[in-house]
Amino acid sequence: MDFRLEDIDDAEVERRLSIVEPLTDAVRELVDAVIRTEVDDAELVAAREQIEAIVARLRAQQKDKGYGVSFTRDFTGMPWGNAATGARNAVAPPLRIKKVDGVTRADVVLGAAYEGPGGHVHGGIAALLLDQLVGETAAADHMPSFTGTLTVRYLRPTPLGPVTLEGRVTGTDGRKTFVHGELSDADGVTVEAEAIMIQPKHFPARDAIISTIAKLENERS
Ligand SMILES: CCCCC/C=C\C/C=C\C/C=C\C/C=C\CCCC(=O)SCCNC(=O)CCNC(=O)[C@H](O)C(C)(C)COP(=O)(O)OP(=O)(O)OC[C@H]1O[C@@H](n2cnc3c(N)ncnc32)[C@H](O)[C@@H]1OP(=O)(O)O
Repeated sequence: MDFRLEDIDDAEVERRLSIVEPLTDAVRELVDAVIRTEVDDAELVAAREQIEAIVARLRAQQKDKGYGVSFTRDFTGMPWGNAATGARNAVAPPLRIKKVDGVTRADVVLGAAYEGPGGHVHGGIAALLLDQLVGETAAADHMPSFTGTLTVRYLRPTPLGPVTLEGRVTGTDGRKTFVHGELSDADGVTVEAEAIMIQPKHFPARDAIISTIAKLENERS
């Protein structure tokens, strides 16, 4: 896993987001429209041709692999390909997690693209969102924790629509952080998760992160 710093400020991050987020939103709309459209077959074929033309346009310049995660000089992360939160990833609902007093929280609307049992959220999507939530709950001091074990208990089906996620740290033991996460609809908790998050023993980027933070703090003092 690489650790990359881009020498840009938060204003430049906002500028880039102002371009890509509406594009990603439009693709999300496209996904939802394809699922729910009732136009005739000729219209579906015509739409496909237009979409293929757009794909060819975007393929004119591409990264080799995934988007990766880079950081600004202020340590703002840019995980824009992330499957749960990525600003460039139309697969992501997207989840926008806020941390207040150690508790992480997110509100998100899960539409037709996240369906499992008819009219309800796919269990894998619930697990994806909870995995991201527990990851961000455990994250501290710019050091990543990986999900070692995620235990998910589905209490009742979650209807498609608005949901809330909430996570909190319940304990630590050396490199391990224990996290409890919940996904709720308006009537209460539908899915709960217990996670064992682990700061990996072998993390080649660790020294690079520590020395970069020290250097930045030095420059500012
Ligand atoms: C790249 C640059 C990044 C810079 C990041 C900077 C800032 C980041 C800030 C914020 C990040 C925000 C959000 C996070 C984003 C996304 C969240 C998504 C979360 C995920 O989606 S992440 C992907 C899925 N995840 C994996 O892909 C893990 C694959 N796996 C491994 O990478 C290793 O397997 C690892 C690291 C898990 C352990 O490796 P290790 O070598 O460090 O472990 P070791 O053997 O030393 O064990 C130490 C103690 O943990 C116990 N232990 C070991 N394994 C365990 C397990 N699986 N479950 C429960 N306990 C376990 C042992 O029993 C021992 O316990 P004890 O000490 O009590 O004996």
